[in-house]
Amino acid sequence: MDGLRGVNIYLVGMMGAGKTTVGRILAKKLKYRFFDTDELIVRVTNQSIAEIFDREGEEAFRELETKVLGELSAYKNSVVATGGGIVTRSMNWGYLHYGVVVWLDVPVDQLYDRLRSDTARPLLQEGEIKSKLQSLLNERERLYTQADVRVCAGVGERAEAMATRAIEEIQKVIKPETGPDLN
Ligand SMILES: Nc1ncnc2c1ncn2[C@@H]1O[C@H](COP(=O)(O)OP(=O)(O)OP(=O)(O)O)[C@@H](O)[C@H]1O
Ligand SMILES: O=C(O)C1=C[C@@H](O)[C@@H](O)[C@H](O)C1
Ligand SMILES: [Mg+2]
Repeated sequence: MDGLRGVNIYLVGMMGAGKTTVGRILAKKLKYRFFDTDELIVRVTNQSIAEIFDREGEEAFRELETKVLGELSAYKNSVVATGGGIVTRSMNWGYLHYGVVVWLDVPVDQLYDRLRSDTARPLLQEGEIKSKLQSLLNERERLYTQADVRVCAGVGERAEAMATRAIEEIQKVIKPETGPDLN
C-alpha cells in the first residue's frame, strides 16, 4: 500500500451510513487494521455512548472523540470508522486530513429504514427520527463535502459493494505514480 504512504482511511457520514459495517469490509479487502472511534470510546470508558451522553453530556463525548482520533493518527495502514458527528469539530479535520477522508453519502430515507428502531444512538432518541436525521444532515452536509472522496449509496446497495466502490474512488484521488496496488 505504498501509494497511500501508509496513511489511514477515515470514513465519515451520517449515523447509519454504514461507516462501521463498510469500514470492516474495506479493512479486510485492503489488509488494513480496522478501528472504530465509537467502539474505542466505549472500550476506554467502559460505558455505552448513551450512558456517556446521559451522564456527562455531548461535549464530554466530543472531547473523547477528539482524543481517540488524535491517538489513531499515530497509526498507519488503518481504516477508521468515525462517529457521525466527528466532522463538527474543526480541530478534528486536522487529524482527518492526515489521511484520506471518505464520505459515505446515504439518503435520509435509507438511513431511516436502518435506524427506525434504533435505541443506541442518543441523538435519535428525542423527536421524530426521520426529521431529526434530516436536520442533522442539513447542519452537517457542508462539512461532509470536505471529504476527499464521496461514495453515494445506490438504492439497496450492499455494504460489500460500497466498500468496493470506495476503493475505486480512493484510487482516483491518489496520484498515479504513487497509487496503491489495490488489485
Ligand atoms: N449498505 C447497507 N445496506 C443495508 N444495511 C446496511 C448497509 N450498511 C449498513 N447497514 C446497516 O445499517 C445499520 C447501521 O450501520 P452502521 O452501524 O455501520 O452505521 P454507522 O455509519 O457506523 O453509524 P454510526 O455513525 O451511528 O456509528 C446496521 O444495522 C447495518 O447492518
Ligand atoms: O451523528 C452523531 O452525532 C453520532 C453518531 C454516532 O456514531 C455516535 O458517535 C453518537 O451516537 C453520535
Ligand atoms: Mg459506526
